Amino acid sequence: MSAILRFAQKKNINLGKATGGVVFAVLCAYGIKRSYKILKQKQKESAFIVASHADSDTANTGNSNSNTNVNSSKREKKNVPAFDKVFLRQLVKILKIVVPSVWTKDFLLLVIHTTTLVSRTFLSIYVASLDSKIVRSIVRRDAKAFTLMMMKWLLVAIPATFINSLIRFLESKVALGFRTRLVHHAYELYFKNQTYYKVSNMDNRLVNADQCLTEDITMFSQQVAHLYSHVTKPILDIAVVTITLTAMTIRKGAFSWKPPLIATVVIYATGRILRALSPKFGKLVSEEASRKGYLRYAHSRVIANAEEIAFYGGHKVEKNLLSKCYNDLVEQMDLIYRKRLWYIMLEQFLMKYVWSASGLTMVAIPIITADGIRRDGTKYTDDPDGGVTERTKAYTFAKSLLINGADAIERLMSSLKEITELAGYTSRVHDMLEVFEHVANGRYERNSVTVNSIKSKGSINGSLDIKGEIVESVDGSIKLEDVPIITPNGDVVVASLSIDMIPGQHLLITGPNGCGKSSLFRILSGLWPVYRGKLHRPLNCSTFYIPQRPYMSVGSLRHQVIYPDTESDMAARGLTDDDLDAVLGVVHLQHIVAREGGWDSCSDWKDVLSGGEKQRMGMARLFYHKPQFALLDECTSAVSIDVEASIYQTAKDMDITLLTITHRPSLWRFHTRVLQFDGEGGWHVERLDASARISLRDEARRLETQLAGVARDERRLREICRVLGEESAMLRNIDRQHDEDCHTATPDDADADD
Ligand SMILES: Nc1ncnc2c1ncn2[C@@H]1O[C@H](COP(=O)(O)OP(=O)(O)OP(=O)(O)O)[C@@H](O)[C@H]1O
Repeated sequence: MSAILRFAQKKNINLGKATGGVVFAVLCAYGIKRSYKILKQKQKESAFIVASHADSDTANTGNSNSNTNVNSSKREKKNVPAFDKVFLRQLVKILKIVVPSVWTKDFLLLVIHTTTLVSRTFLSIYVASLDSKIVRSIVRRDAKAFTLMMMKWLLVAIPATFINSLIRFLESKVALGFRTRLVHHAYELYFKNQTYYKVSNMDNRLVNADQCLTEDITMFSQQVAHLYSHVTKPILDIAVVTITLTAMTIRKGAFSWKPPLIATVVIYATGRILRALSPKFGKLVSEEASRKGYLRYAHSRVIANAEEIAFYGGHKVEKNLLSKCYNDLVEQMDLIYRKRLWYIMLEQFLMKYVWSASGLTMVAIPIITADGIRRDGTKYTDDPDGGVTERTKAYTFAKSLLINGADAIERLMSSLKEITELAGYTSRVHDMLEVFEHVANGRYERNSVTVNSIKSKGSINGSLDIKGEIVESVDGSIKLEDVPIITPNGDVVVASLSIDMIPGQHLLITGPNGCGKSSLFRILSGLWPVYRGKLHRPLNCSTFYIPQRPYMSVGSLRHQVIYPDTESDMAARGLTDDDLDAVLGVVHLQHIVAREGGWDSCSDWKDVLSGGEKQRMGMARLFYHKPQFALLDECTSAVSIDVEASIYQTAKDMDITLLTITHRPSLWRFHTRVLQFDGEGGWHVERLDASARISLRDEARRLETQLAGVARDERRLREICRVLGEESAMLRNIDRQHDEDCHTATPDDADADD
């Protein structure tokens, strides 16, 4: 501060009654307050833009409407992010993650960044004083002084331009550093306890985590780093410039009310006019974001379903849809551009020209009315040029500072708007981290609990708290004791299931679609919680799940077989590529090594391999990992029956206990027990005698064929009777029987039929 005052004192300028400093201080303080008020009113709109922009992208993930509705209604209830205590608390929490201590690289970067910002401010003051001296030398027609000043000017340009560039460089580095820390922290939580699955399946607070993990974190980091320099620098500029001018004014004991009055009136009037005439940009931009999101969704649908659309020849319908989405977006953007045309004109007129005119008036008044007395008592007006040189120099210096200050105010005003946007991103990033933490610790929130369904199956009363237990089993078996199968929505699929899965006893699981077969696997794998009852399982029980549509990872052919192991895991197991060859041999897939160019070849395996090949690759993983229990979810439905049989036999020979969901009778013989769901919440387990079951099934098929033949014969008989005009006693009996059946049907049955 004293350095600044000393710097100011060096300026031997008499502005007479100049009150530039005071004017400037008032201008800054009032301007900021006024603009803050205007912006505060726009906060809701700005934050809404951020929120709705994020929401608009939701469509890309293809999440269900119900999820989106739940979330948007939740947002309505929640406070709209704004520059308030909640925002500051959330910001501090996140800043502790991005700058965990002063002994980090990021903190050092911040220190260097701040030092650079301070240097830039002092350089601006120096450049302003140099500017005024250049003008003075021109007015005095002093060529020597002018040349010297120009040399100084060019010399100062080197550090000034470097510092400007350095500020941008450091801002980007700080943003990147923040983003990296935040991303690592978020990934840590996201991959803890299968949060990546549970956050979208068990919980619906986050509409789409990918948007938060990518876009929101990036925007938050950039905004924080940007605001740090864009708020720090103008504040420093305003402080230094104000102190410089005020020091001069106070030293001269001069003060006038006129300039602050002009400033007050001008800024107040600007605020009122802009507020009255501003279009509702928040709403307009939010609609634009939503249309943008829908266009992206329409594109991603075409990419995801390209093959199906191509087979159907649906390009005309899809093209029309895309064109419609695009045209809707263009229409909205066009509307915004048109509204902006007039608003920006008005804004520029007021803030550039009216404010400049007022600033120039404020600078000019004291100079024009100055009595021109120097510190040593001499008067400028006694100079040979009548004091013109000194007045020009004073004017130039004050004007330069005023321009710097005005720039700073403008930047601060735009920063205040950006702070409201930052509040939106801060809230989203904070919510994301909080939800990740909750979900990783088994705390889920989901709004759409279907109470009817719970009642209809009648065994769960009250809320869906997780009250079940997972206990260690000592005999290596997996056992369910009164465990219900409840979906994340709260639908009770099976009210209570009790079953033992003993090593060596291969269990076949059957039942109609949606009866809870795969859900049982979800509970066994820990994806869905045990809401009630007990799940016994060995501590280090190894289970391996193979789905119907196997997941192909990014990487080489080797990675496909060993997934989710890495190559170092494979080495640690003592396995080589020859062992992998043997594994592929079991699933009759060795040929693809040569076909695809060796174990190291990389491809988009999802597209390169056929449906059956992908399923066989899925089974190859089973023989690589050799788990205790294999959870097989219709994972060989596209594999030929002979290859499938040899795969199952090999798995049994390797002492892998099979828990198989299948509709294929050819697999019955590989299992010893069957768990049969009836689709109404009921189930039973029994010993599986494959040959007896196959003969029962054959009999059922035979009877079906016979009964179909009877119906056909009856139809034919009716036709013949009609042609002959005769009646048949047999048909009369059938019709009578049918009438009696209809009569004896209870009203309840009729309702049920309806
Ligand atoms: N993530 C989820 N959120 C809400 N409900 C779900 C979820 N996953 C499954 N369900 C519901 O749980 C019920 C049982 O589904 P499950 O996948 O276990 O059926 P399934 O018996 O394996 O059927 P299919 O033979 O068709 O594969 C279904 O009604 C389904 O809609």
